[in-house]
Amino acid sequence: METTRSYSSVQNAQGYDPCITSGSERQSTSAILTSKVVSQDQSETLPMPPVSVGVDHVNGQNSTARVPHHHHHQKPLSASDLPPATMHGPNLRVAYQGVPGAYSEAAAGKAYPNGQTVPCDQFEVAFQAVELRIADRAVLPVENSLGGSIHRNYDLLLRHRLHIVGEVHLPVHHCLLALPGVRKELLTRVISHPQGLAQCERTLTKLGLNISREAVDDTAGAAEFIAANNLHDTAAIASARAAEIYGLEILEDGIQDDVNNVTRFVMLAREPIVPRTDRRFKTSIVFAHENGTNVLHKVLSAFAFRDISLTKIESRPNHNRPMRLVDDVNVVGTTAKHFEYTRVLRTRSEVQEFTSFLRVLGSYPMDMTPWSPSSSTSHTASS
Ligand SMILES: O=C(O)C(=O)C[C@]1(C(=O)O)C=C[C@@H](O)C=C1
Repeated sequence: METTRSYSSVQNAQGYDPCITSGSERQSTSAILTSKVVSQDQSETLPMPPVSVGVDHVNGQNSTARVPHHHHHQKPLSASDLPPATMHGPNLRVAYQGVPGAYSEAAAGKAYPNGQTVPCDQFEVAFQAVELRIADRAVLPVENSLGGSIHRNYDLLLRHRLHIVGEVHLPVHHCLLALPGVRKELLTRVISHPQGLAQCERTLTKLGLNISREAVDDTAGAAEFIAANNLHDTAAIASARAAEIYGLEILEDGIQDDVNNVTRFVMLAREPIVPRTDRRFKTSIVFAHENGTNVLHKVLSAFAFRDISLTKIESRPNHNRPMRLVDDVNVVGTTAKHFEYTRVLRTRSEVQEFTSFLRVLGSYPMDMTPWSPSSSTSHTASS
């Protein structure tokens, strides 16, 4: 995957650099989406198919005269008939939080192998990059097999209007990195992303590294910081790729406490996708409800009555309006496949009746690779 320069603010992001495919390309995506409706209407109501005025002018001809009669009833080629070039392939720009070598970059590469990664210094910026059409997708870590949900990122999902269009599970293999020649005994500090520190805490202690821990924005950023400041007393917890990029040495390999350390990332886009029926889709829903009305029971029943599996339900205290997050699975069975999505839609409208707020974050194909061997059954478990 290619990498473009990092975005550090919205202002920067708006003044994007020329190596990134221009915003006008992205505008055409919106044109594709809107013109789909408009052009269909036009083909039925307008007396004439659209003709390029520029060409007519050059030829000195009247556009009506140039249009062969049989074209009047032909549906004009619209942007929606063209392949959505910006949706796939090498031009897809994928924003992530961090610098090259971050796990989020690896997740972006796993999700979109031919895409072009766009590093952003904050998650907020990654969201805005997609909203402002500087990027086409964003990847966001939402859950770790060891530490559970990353609530801050779910809050971001709620504050923004992007849709979840996919998920990837990334095995996270941490290394302890330091400048070449540095010995462990000389270290006074370990720096990393808070998740990186949390995922290696026990191993660090076992290695005798009872030294100070400091949190930074991302794992690879920690490696970059050590290299940029020539810090001989500091180690970073980051990927082997970060060691390579920033010229650090791997002091310890595989220092995550759990050998099956996996982080779940979601892919975000401006437009939602409609679930297909030939594979398993997951739908993530967030809702809030007033206290004391037995709402949770009713909501869970709405899923249970329709045999919809829940992979996860989580409660978030939000003053007196508890927030719940639900991932349900649209099971593809051998019969009545196409009713599955309708079933989810019906459940949604029923749940809406009991709740004060409901948002469907997205329906997306499930990543069927194991979450972690110890919890691999959670995909199909009903709760
Ligand atoms: O700092 C990084 O490299 C990230 O991509 C972030 C992140 C996270 O937020 O959980 C991603 C995967 C690992 O769990 C550790 C850190």
